[in-house]
Amino acid sequence: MLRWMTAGESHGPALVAVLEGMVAGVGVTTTDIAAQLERRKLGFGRSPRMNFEADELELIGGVRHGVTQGGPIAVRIGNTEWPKWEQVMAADPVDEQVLGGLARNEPLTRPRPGHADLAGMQKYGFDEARPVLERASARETASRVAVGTVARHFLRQLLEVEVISHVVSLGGADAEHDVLPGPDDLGAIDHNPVRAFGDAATERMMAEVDAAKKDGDTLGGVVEVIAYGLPPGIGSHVHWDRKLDARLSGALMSIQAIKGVEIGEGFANARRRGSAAHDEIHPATGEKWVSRSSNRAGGLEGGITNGEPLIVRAAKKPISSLPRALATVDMHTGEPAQAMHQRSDITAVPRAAVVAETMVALVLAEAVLEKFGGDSLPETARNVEGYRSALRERAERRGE
Ligand SMILES: Cc1cc2nc3c(=O)[nH]c(=O)nc-3n(C[C@H](O)[C@H](O)[C@H](O)COP(=O)(O)O)c2cc1C
Ligand SMILES: C=C(O[C@@H]1CC(C(=O)O)=C[C@@H](OP(=O)(O)O)[C@H]1O)C(=O)O
Repeated sequence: MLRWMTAGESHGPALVAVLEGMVAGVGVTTTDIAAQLERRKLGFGRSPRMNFEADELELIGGVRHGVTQGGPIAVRIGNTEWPKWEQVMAADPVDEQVLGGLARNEPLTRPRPGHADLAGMQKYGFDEARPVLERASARETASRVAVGTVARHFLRQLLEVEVISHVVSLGGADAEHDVLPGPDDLGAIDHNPVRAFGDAATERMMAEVDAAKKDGDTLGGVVEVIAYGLPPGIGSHVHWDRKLDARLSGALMSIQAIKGVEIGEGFANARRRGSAAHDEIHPATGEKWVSRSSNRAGGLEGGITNGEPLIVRAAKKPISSLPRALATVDMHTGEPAQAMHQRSDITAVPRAAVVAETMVALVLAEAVLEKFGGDSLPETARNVEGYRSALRERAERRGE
């Protein structure tokens, strides 16, 4: 069983994460993790905070000499902004004197429509939204990306699986391309200002971000994650909570502001006839047994990988901290008010793509370990080879 947990507040001293259940023998270093953390911070339209906050990464357990040891892997990501926030976070929210004396610390009683502020205050009995937004904030995704790097390296070293992502829609500007990006295209996608594949839509997407910024508004969009190299047989059809499509959807939905998930061409297929929706099967040899001329299913049938690239999409709603604030109610007075706003991303869609890759990598690593087991990478690799050679042998025996 692979498990992961995170803790820490957005403006607290640090975030922490623990990944438990990873096999021994996976090569991963702080440099590898830091590189993924940097990717998560890039993207046109990002929050000003991304410019000045550094992720102070410490690998504090589970890895020695650049190799996992089989025990829980623990990371700490220090918030470099903590010294500026220490006083704010220490202040008693009911101490009006302290609150009044701190410019940044006016009581957060005007909940933002779309953020967790109001529902969180109601549920936990808070008089202001500070404790809610601190934990709801997508700052938490930095800790997911840190432990997700281990999952990514595990998949690559065991199966040569590569998990990539790109932005397919931003503020209503859609990428138009017939060819899927491959693993070698990731560098170019990372260097694209909006993490799009190909330049056609990039300028239109950037223009949408500029226009939204000018209007004091924010944008959402759609990201696509593709995993290359998965063998058939990961996940299962036998029970609802073993289905890989269900587990991927849940994991993607757990990302802040993700409100829709699509497996393959799920929504387009719903409008097609069966004859135009499914991926016909043709004879072939090898571990996949067959070939396909299309992959509308996104590599998943019956909650199981079928050997085609795994393709999932996640739809992100626009940021709810609008500079031109929306109508709300002041929870202290009950009077109409404008929602609180200090600073925010205009859009975080490019950054959410990296988080979506991370969640896919973690779920895939968990499902791969369920299929193949093992306590060390070499042991898991032997199990993979046994399975793969059985698939190949059965393909060769056909027709005998
Ligand atoms: C990478 C990333 C960055 C985000 N940045 C912001 C932000 O700057 N301001 C904001 O209001 N929401 C931001 N969000 C979204 C909120 O965290 C999210 O809307 C909020 O926690 C409420 O949860 P829900 O949208 O899932 O219902 C971001 C989300 C992601 C994935
Ligand atoms: C800090 C990060 O994202 C934050 C996510 C976030 C939110 O409400 O989700 C709000 C913003 O924080 P602040 O209100 O301090 O400007 C973002 O910057 C990060 O991704 O590292």
